[in-house]
Amino acid sequence: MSKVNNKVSVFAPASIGNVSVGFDVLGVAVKPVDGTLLGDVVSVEASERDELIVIGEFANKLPGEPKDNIVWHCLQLFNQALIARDLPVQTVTLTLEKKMPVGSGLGSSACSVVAALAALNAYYRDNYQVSFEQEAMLRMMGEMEAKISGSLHYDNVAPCYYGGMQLMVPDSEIITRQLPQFGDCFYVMAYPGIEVSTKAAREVLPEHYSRAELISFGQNLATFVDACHRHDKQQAFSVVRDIVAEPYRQHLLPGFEQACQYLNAQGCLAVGISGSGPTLFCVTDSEQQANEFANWLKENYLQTLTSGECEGFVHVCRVDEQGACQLAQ
Ligand SMILES: Nc1ncnc2c1ncn2[C@@H]1O[C@H](COP(=O)(O)OP(=O)(O)OP(=O)(O)O)[C@@H](O)[C@H]1O
Ligand SMILES: N[C@@H](CCO)C(=O)O
Repeated sequence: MSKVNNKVSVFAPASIGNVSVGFDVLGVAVKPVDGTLLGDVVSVEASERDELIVIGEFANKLPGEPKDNIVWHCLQLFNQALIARDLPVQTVTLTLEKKMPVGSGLGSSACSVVAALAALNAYYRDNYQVSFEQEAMLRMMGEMEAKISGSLHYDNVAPCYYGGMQLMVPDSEIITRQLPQFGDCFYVMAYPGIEVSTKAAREVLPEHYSRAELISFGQNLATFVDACHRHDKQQAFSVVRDIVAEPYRQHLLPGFEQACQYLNAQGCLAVGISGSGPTLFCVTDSEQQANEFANWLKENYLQTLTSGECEGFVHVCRVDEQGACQLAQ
C-alpha cells in the first residue's frame, strides 16, 4: 500500500499554440534538445493549511499576492471537483517553480495550470487512491486557461498535458486528437525577452474575415492534417501559414518580419508566431541549420530592455511527445 503524504512534483512543458495554420485549434509541446526543463514545476505536499509558495527565475513577474496566481485558482477548482464527488479535501502546500516567462507565447500560464492540476491529481492518486480521468482534468485545465486569457482555447493546455501535436475537435467528450509528427524536425524557439499579453494580442484581431480568407484557412488546415497522416513533411510545412493572426499581430513583435524574411530565404520549412507571441518558432529538419538559425536569432531577434538587460533566450527543440510528467523525488 502506498505511504500517505508523499510529496508529488509535476513538470509541464512549453508549447506552440496555433502553429500558424490552426488558430486556437492546433498546438504542439516542445522540449530543448540540450535537456533544459523549459516549463513549470508544481509540487504538492501535506500541510496544516492551504498555501502557495512561488519560487524560480520568473517568480518576480507574477502577481505579488499568491491568491492572484492561477495555481491558487487551480487548487480551488480541484477542491470543488472533489466536493462534487463527495470526496474529502486535504489541506496542502503548493510550490510553483516559475521557470517560464509570462506573456511569452510559450504557453506560460498553461504550464502552471497543467503542472498544478496534474500534480494535485497525482498527489491524491498516490496518497488517497482518488483521481480524475484525463478528459475531466483537461476540461478543468481549459477552464483555468480561459480565466486568464479571456476565452476558452485548448491549444496550449492540451499539448502541454498530453504531449505531441494536438488538434482540438468540436466534441466536448474527446476535446483533442493527437496528430502524427515528423520525428526528424527541430523547432527553434526564440523568446525576445519582451511581454505580449494574450488578451491584448486577441483584441487586435478583426471580428470578421473575408470568404477568400476563410477558404484559404480551411484549405491550409485540412491539407496540413492530411499531410501529417500521410507523413508528407514537405506538403505539411508548405501550408503552415497564418491568415488569422500573424498579419494583425506582427507589429507587436519588433524584428519579426525581417527574421521571417531571413529564415525563409535560408530555406526553413516554416516560421511563425508561437501562440500570441512574442516568441518566434522556426522549423527545419537539419540539426546544423537549427543551430545556425538559433545563433542568428540570438544576434538578431532578442531585445535589449531600457535597463540594458536582455531577458530573452533561444532553444533548439524537438516535439515533446510525453507532455506533463511526474518528477522523481
Ligand atoms: N502561474 C502563472 N503563470 C503565468 N501567468 C500567471 C500566473 N498566475 C497569474 N498569471 C497572470 O496571468 C496573465 C497571463 O497572461 P498571458 O496569458 O498573456 O501569459 P502567458 O500564458 O504567458 O501567454 P502565452 O500563452 O502566450 O505564453 C498575466 O497577467 C499573469 O500575471
Ligand atoms: N491561440 C491563442 C493563444 C495562444 O497561446 C491565441 O493565439 O490567441
